[in-house]
Amino acid sequence: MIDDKLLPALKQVKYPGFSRDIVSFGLVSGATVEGNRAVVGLAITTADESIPLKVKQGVEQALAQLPGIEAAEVTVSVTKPKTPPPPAPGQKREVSGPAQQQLPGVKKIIAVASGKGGVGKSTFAVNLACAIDKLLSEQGRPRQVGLMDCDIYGPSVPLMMGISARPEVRDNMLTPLENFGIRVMSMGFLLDETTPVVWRGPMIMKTIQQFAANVDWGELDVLVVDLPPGTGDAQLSLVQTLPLDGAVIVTTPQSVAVSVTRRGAMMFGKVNVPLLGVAENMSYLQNPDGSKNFIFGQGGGEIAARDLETELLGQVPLDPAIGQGSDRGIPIVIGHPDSAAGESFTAMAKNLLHKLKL
Ligand SMILES: Nc1ncnc2c1ncn2[C@@H]1O[C@H](COP(=O)(O)OP(=O)(O)OP(=O)(O)O)[C@@H](O)[C@H]1O
Repeated sequence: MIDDKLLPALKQVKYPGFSRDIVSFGLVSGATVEGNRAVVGLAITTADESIPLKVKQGVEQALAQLPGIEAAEVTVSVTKPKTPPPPAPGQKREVSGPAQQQLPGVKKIIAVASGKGGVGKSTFAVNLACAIDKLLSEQGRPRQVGLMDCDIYGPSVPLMMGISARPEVRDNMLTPLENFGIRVMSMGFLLDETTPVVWRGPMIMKTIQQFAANVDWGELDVLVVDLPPGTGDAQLSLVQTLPLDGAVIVTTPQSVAVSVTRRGAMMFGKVNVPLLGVAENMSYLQNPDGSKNFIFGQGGGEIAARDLETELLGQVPLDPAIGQGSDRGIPIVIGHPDSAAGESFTAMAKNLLHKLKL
């Protein structure tokens, strides 16, 4: 229980390195007033020993400002994350926020993000998963690719993958549904069309975290995660709780997209998740004579990649077949693999597999 008198002060205390406060992160286990004394309990799961002290000092300072409170007793219980994920060779992976989910059996996890909605993030995630699956099966490997749609605002993956069933629950775990050899789980399988999605940030975070932790993926080489669009606190918390191996940011050619792309990259920088590259979508229209018509301008992806000191992974043309395929539930990599868009997705998938040493 948190006493109303203490709540505003506690909400001013930010988790070190984050713009989120400790109350919305769920770290305050209790806060009461006894006479002129505040008694606060904090429960923090972290491997970083400096965090509990910083949070405690932040709480003491905030409470000292409160009229009528002359003393504060702040106790912190610290739990270490159960099994910290192994850092990839050469990478630093110190995560100093709430505990990460563990996804046993999953070798590599790639997040697909975008600074804003509607740039084709889900289209990219779906086609990336299909292209990776195709490349791995060409190598004679078993089909072990998963796709997790965390886009709670507009989960479009079920439609794009042609899946409309409800997942089974076995031993309290959701069983992914499968099409084109890809194991898929989406918030869209669980929400029905009438569910209002006007949830608040912390609620979204909790829901997605629970969702992410309760899927029985089995053995996977790669899990592609379609994040909710944007770079706000909900996205940041989610990025922090998944043991990600890398992230791709999808953008469009307009130069205005560069600043939002930068915000996306900063989000991954904060949690030490390596940026694998920028994918530019809707880059151009191919004319019948093979020439390119850059109707949305040119260079956004390249500028963003340079700015972020990462690679422009590829440029996907505007292709009506992408929209039609999405509506019919057949990704372009499956329906028209030889189209310029299909080939672009496949080339990016190959590059990413190489970067992840798979
Ligand atoms: N290269 C393309 N050519 C033509 N249509 C495209 C292309 N990329 C995406 N689209 C279409 O644009 C729309 C938005 O794409 P998508 O849902 O993948 O974007 P998003 O960034 O995931 O959006 P949201 O933020 O709403 O989830 C879809 O109808 C999709 O079919």
